[in-house]
Amino acid sequence: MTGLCVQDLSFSYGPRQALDGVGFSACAGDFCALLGPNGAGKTTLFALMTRLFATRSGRIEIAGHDLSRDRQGALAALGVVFQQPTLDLDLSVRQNLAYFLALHGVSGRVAGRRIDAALEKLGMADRAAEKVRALNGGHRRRAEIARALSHGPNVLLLDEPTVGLDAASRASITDEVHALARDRGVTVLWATHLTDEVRDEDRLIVLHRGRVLADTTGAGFRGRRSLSDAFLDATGERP
Ligand SMILES: Nc1ncnc2c1ncn2[C@@H]1O[C@H](COP(=O)(O)OP(=O)(O)OP(=O)(O)O)[C@@H](O)[C@H]1O
Repeated sequence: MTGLCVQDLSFSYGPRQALDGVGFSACAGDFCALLGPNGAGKTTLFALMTRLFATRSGRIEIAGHDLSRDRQGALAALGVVFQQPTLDLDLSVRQNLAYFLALHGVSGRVAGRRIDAALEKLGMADRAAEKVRALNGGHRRRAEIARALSHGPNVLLLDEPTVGLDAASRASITDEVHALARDRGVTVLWATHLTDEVRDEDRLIVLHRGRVLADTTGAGFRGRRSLSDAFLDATGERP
């Protein structure tokens, strides 16, 4: 399978269980929203998928590579945008991407072509030479997404990528990442606690207190209600 498959994943921080038997899968070209309130376990799930933490129970497969058995193959097929920005502010956009690609063993002309293509996809070609420090929050996020795509991953993980952005930047980045899934067949897992980022046609995984409450689509989950009402009803967190 070229997408993502998570099976029966559990994880605890000492006595605190953060994930409890989490399982879902996503195919090539799926835009899959992972919706959960604070503390649902989204970041823990990402830490396991990126091998920041070792999986103690359960299985993760990325583009057909089992993360425990073939870590290199799995991680090579993965692009990640973490919740906290990780660009070097004193390097240019291009230098940030070049440094990242060098870590993936890609340099020279091949790296140059990949950087150009990734920046083009995110509408950032004309900002390549600028220092990241000079960019606004929306453009920094785009640069991070371009960097995460530059090595050609099959699966792209984004952990609350629109936090702190204004409404226009949120909307355009959400649109662009949908286009990456639809037009380029990237499997996207988009973690968020914002119901207005989930579209009716999106795959939707609702995570709450470490468990999958629903695995459906935006439309299937909300029925005739707003997604926000459906989410508050399902999580029981309506005031
Ligand atoms: N380092 C840690 N030590 C102990 N407990 C932790 C640690 N990190 C997370 N937790 C707990 O694990 C649970 C899941 O947290 P996690 O950060 O994965 O959720 P989240 O959905 O990403 O939340 P947020 O949206 O606030 O980032 C929470 O109960 C949290 O308090």
